[in-house]
Amino acid sequence: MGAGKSTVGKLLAKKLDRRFLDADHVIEERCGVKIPIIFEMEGEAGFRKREAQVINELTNEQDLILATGGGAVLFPENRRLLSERGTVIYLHANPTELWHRTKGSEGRPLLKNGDPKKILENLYTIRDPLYREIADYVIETGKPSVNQLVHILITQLELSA
Ligand SMILES: Nc1ncnc2c1ncn2[C@@H]1O[C@H](COP(=O)(O)OP(=O)(O)OP(=O)(O)O)[C@@H](O)[C@H]1O
Ligand SMILES: O=C(O)C1=C[C@@H](O)[C@@H](O)[C@H](O)C1
Ligand SMILES: [Mg+2]
Repeated sequence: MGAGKSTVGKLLAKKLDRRFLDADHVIEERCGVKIPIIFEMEGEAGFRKREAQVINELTNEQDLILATGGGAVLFPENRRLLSERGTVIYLHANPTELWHRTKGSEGRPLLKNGDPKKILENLYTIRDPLYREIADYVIETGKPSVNQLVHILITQLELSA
């Protein structure tokens, strides 16, 4: 959460002239409300069901750059679909960086119930191995700017094309 999937994904798609979708935004559009409201009304479980449906649909699309929500890797079926149907890029950041990047943001309900830094550390411990399990590329995002990351990604993707 907060590693830069939405920001870097959108810019990467622009540079590569590809279609870009953000799973969180697709869910919000379909529901007509923002993610915190979905969490309030349906809980995390309800949100995850919607997320799994969107991942299933969008991983069928060709030539799409998809930014997932931060927790999409939690479901084994999501991991299977992302891994089998796509090229998976894990934008890695350590919990302190994630904390800086998510500080003050309103749209992340999981950070509301306690100390955000501790929550991010716990999420990181659970999720880092799951991202690594399916990643075709692990990209370190601590130092590079968003624009530099786009350049790094294009170079990596070209090298392995
Ligand atoms: N490499 C970077 N260096 C500095 N700031 C960054 C970097 N990447 C992203 N950011 C900033 O961090 C914040 C979070 O980024 P973003 O919303 O793209 O994360 P995300 O991975 O999509 O999060 P989520 O999992 O919640 O959807 C944004 O303000 C963005 O500008
Ligand atoms: O890391 C997470 O579990 C989440 C990240 C966001 O992208 C949203 O999908 C939602 O706030 C949950
Ligand atoms: Mg995002």
